[in-house]
Amino acid sequence: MYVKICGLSEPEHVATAVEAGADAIGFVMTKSPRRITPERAAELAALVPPHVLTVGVFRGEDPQTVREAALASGVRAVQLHGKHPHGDFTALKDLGVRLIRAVDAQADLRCGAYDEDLLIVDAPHAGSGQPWDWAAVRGRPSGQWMLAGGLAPGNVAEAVAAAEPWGVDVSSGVETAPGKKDSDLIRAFLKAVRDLDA
Ligand SMILES: O=C(O)c1ccccc1NCC(=O)[C@H](O)[C@H](O)COP(=O)(O)O
Repeated sequence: MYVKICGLSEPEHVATAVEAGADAIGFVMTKSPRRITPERAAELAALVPPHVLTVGVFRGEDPQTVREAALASGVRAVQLHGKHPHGDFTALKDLGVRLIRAVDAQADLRCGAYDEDLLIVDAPHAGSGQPWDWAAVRGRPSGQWMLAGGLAPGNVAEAVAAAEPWGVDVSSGVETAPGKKDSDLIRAFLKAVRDLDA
């Protein structure tokens, strides 16, 4: 199962996520307790080997702002939350940056509906750490989509059984306080998912 660890801001946690087998790592570059600058994201992205996808997370910024931050940080994908004009990110995709769209369960959940490379179905308030009715989306997106919102080492098995996603995305569930990642929790989350894979 594909695993993304989101909201990293310290080299120690980037190294832990990579060593523990994360497939993707997210850097939040929008209003958030996890916000980092594109320059900081570039420093952290430089620690990530090529087989791990680096993702810049944005909410509501205009395409030009997202493009500048993506290019300055060197992330290989952008994850867009909120209202971004549909179709205006073609220029970024043309530069080889992959497009991830994050929506809630009320949205159109058909994979490809947003011209995205990857769909994330998240809680209504992204990054809040609040579990939601994961089972409500079971069977709705088809293809490669990720489940997010309130996942943690202790409930990811339940969430996967409920929603049957292709991948999972976590941030708050591997923190001890908003924005404070914990290496033991990152390892525990990845172990819980890899145990499901086995
Ligand atoms: O992390 C944030 O504060 C944030 C702010 C604005 C847009 C997105 C944000 N985070 C996205 C993510 O970290 C993940 O995609 C996901 O929402 C994590 O959810 P959770 O594990 O419940 O924190």
